[in-house]
Amino acid sequence: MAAQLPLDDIARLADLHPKPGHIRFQYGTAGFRTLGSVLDSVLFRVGVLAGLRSKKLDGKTIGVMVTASHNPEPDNGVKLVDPRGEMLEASWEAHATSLANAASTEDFLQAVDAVVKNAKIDLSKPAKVIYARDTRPSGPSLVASLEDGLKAIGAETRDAGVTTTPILHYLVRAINTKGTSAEYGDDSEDGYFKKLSGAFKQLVSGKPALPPLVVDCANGVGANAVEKIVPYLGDSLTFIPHNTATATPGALNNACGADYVKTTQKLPPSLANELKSGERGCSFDGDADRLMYFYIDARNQFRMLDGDKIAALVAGFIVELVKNAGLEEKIRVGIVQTAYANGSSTKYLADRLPVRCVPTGVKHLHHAAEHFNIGVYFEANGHGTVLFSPETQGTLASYEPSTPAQSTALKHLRNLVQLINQTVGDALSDLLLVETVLAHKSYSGVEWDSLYVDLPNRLVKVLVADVRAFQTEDAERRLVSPRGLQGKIDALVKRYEGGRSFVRPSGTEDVVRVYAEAVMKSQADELAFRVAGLVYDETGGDPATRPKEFL
Ligand SMILES: CC(=O)N[C@H]1[C@@H](OP(=O)(O)O)O[C@H](CO)[C@@H](O)[C@@H]1O
Ligand SMILES: [Mg+2]
Repeated sequence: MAAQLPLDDIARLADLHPKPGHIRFQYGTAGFRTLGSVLDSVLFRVGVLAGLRSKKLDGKTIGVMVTASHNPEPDNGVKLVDPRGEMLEASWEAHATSLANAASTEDFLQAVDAVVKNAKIDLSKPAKVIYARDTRPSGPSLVASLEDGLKAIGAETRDAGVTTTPILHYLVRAINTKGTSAEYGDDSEDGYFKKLSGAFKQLVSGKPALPPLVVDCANGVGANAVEKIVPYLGDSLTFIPHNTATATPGALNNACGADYVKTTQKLPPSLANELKSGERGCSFDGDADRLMYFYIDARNQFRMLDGDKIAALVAGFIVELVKNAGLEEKIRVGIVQTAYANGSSTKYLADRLPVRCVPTGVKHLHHAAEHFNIGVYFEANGHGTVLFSPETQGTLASYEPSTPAQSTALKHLRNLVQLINQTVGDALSDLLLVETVLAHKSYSGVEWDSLYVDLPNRLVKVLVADVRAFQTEDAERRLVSPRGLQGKIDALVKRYEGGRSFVRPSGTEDVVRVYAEAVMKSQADELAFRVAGLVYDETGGDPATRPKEFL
């Protein structure tokens, strides 16, 4: 007889985690994310779902990360990690949403049954799940709810404790590749730190040490990872960690971290006296999967080096190594960006390499990058990584160089494969990657920054009655609905030198986002506020509450 769902166990435990009445949950770009205080039922149900996902995949280990990344401290969230360490397959997002929204325990049991039937899950298969959380105060109780869900579905579990999102992704891949030819590394934090630091030390060996690096840890879990990797790095790199107060109430992501830097285009106030002219620093976000760099220029001005600048730096270095190794005929390097990439970065990169633009959200970038032999992807906000296709990894492993120069370049490429966390964007791994390139090129922030000059830009949020009325095409660069609006935006954009603007519904907030750039800052701001005003007025915004800055 086919195995059955343990309905009694599920029902008994589900009763302990009732869904709050009026809330509708949505598994979006970043999983479930909202106030931590309303997520109890969601965590329980995600536990059950993670068990089902593992059964569906023959007992491969699934990851569950409890985090709300760069959001304010009272928020929390949860997302699933598939066996190769990548985001949950898109078709299962609907299953997650349906389980989360079942009103009663009975409805929930029915929803579970529907997933089992729909996804043709063999319940006799084992379920294995590894989970972790960031440092948020709501984490422990939400993990307890998750554990109840995992118990209800009878999953075998492993608690990875408090760690970064990218370390959890690493662990998932390491567990699922253990003992195979594709073994990703030892399935422990120690294995992760050894893998990254070992590759880094080889990459920078013989290069003059760079000045110490200021790291803003956003008062989040990245502080732990930075502290732990220090002994592994030895004297190959020195950190000056800041914003490491993971236990101070209200400190997480507060006036610090990668999102603060990107959205305000400012230095976190806590670093005001830490960086002198010419010095560089960087910021992680709250779960350490985003990275922003910056430096203070000769006129004492703050200069930001965002995800686009990281992509340009890293791609240039990799292309050079591929060429020096004599592999340019075999290995094609490509770039993936979103519409938010600065126009100057797109131009700079497209003059040198194939560039693809995809909709916002890491899963889109990741999948597109898989189509290149080496795919470099970064969102402007600093989330990204580099993917080496399995064939390319094979080529690098078996290639026989014919000169000492080729041999050196090949060795560097092999070490990059180890250094880079290919499962997902990883602030720590990306930091070591950037530092590697800076060391090889003897660049400070100034030379790196001068690869191209960013176009001034502005991002504005617009509150509209119905976000769903906004639909886009061409990788979100053009609106198809509301009808007629795109034509009006086009007419506005034409009036600005170097003007570009697009409007899209956010996937993580109930707002519409307007992006604009132009050759002058004042013009970029003006264009953004004109387009925002247009969006507001054309979609029936109340004149009484129209934001003053909209033009
Ligand atoms: C303009 C912007 O930064 N958008 C962010 C934000 O998405 P929205 O769909 O724009 O809300 O959150 C996503 C998840 O973290 C991230 O992938 C994306 O880049
Ligand atoms: Mg994050």
